[in-house]
Amino acid sequence: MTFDATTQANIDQWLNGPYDAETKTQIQAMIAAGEQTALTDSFYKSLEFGTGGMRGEMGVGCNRMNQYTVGAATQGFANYLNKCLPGQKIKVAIAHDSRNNSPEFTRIAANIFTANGIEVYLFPALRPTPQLSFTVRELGCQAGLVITASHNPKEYNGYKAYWADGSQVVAPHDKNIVAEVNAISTVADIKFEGNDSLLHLLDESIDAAYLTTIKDNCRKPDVIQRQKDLKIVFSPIHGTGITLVPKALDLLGFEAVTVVEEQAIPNGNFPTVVYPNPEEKEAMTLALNTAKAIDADLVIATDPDADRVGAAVKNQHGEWVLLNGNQMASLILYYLLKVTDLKGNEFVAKTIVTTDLIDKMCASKGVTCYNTLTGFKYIAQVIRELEGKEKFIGGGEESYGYLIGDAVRDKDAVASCAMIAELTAYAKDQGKSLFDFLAEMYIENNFYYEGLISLTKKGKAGAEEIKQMMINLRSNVPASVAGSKPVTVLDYEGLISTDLVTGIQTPIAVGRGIEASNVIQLILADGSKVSARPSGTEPKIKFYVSVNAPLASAADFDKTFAALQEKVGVIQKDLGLV
Ligand SMILES: O=P([O-])(O)O[C@H]1O[C@H](COP(=O)(O)O)[C@@H](O)[C@H](O)[C@H]1O
Ligand SMILES: [Mg+2]
Repeated sequence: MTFDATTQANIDQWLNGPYDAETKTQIQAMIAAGEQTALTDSFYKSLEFGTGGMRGEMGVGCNRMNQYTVGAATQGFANYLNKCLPGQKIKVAIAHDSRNNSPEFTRIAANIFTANGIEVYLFPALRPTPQLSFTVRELGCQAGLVITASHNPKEYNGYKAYWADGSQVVAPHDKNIVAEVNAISTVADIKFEGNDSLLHLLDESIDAAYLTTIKDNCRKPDVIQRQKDLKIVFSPIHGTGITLVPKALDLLGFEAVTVVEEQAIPNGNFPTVVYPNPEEKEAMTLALNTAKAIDADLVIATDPDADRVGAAVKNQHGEWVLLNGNQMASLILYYLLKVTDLKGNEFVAKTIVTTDLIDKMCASKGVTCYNTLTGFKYIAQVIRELEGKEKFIGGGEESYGYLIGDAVRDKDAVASCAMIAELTAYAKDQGKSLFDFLAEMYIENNFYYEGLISLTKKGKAGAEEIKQMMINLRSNVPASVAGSKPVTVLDYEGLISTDLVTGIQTPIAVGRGIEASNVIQLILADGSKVSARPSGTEPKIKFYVSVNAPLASAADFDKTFAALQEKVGVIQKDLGLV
């Protein structure tokens, strides 16, 4: 086997450096078995910070999640905090999800922080990611950490890093932390021996404080009181949602909540699903079966770190249908815009690949809608920049993440479950279902339909292929897509918007959650939109297509939906994606 120089140097370093015997034995076994691709993918680079922190498969190597990469990340994070805040008492809050090795990685990180003189506030057991964001703010910590790979497959783990405002780190802190991590040249520089006198275990009072913020989000307690029998099926999909979602629903007054028993116990092997991701239809199957058995009103399911939530309701034919992230983000904001007493300084935030239906609804209410890069950290950045000037109502993104109010600065599936239950109760109180509510929203604003295609391209070879696909897209803008001419290209890498009709180029403004990023958007003459970007959390390239058309009445729902689905299919075909 031969490797490129970097891969070989990294393998040699791990075989000869001060790493433990088990790690070395595993590397030697891979060499003996001739695992060229696995070795390359494990050693060709170091794990990087992406859209949602650092994420990778667990295993040996500098490009895998293990005690050394978690250790280096934490030592770098600690070095940066100590440099930024010299002489200050620094506090960091840490939580973890239900994944295999999450408690072990958490303990390693806690030890390294305390070894570097930093006070650690640790959740003694698994907790939702949004609760960590809340805790950082509540305890006045300077930083936070969650050991989780969110909804990724079970082989993965990850490292979500937070700053003092409760948001995942953005520039300049993200780059500065990475620089500190890269400056660690040997594992001997990592202080693994903790100082327990700086370790504080969090207790249930922090659960109560967090749940209070969810109660504060509630707009219509009287409606919930009347609809307390709303039948809700909830699944935590073996993750952290079990710790607080049932409590949040109970606190709001919902009395008919059924937890999907087979998925209630946290388990890092996620034994009842292929992927623990509520975006996947398969992951929702057990919850849907439970709902059918008891004739429920609503199904909700959270991902392992409980920042995403999937939902299902019955359509006008009584069939269970899954609502996607664009639909749910729109529904939550439709409701919030309807029931909030608007004073004129409110705003909403969403990502550039999330449905423009939200922009339209905000415009009709005179509410500003900010569009940010993908990553809830950018939505949090807008909230931070506008703190004290404008009031954040809520935000959301197509990948099943939503936030209500600003007590938390990351997407919050616990608060979202409560809000989705509330708006379903609100609809029911008017003799409607959540699906009727969806149709009403489309009748008022147009029926927006979005389709996402994600192509998985793993390892070093896959990363190169994705890079090339983005280059090709930039150099080959099609003359026509689904019979409609592209009129504008937005290239966020060069931060340039090009009017294809006049040829005029204008810069895309930086700030408010926008910076240079490898994303291209194509706007078609008929208002359709295509976006392409490499995922920052998984080895994937993502293509988002958005189309819309008027919806005359609820009776036309199926016809309009079919036409829009067909159109998305044609666009995807014209772009060579299907
Ligand atoms: O994975 P999570 O739920 O932590 O979420 C993170 O990653 C998602 C997918 O990002 P990408 O398209 O780059 O893979 C983003 O939409 C989300 O804003 C971010 O917080
Ligand atoms: Mg998640």
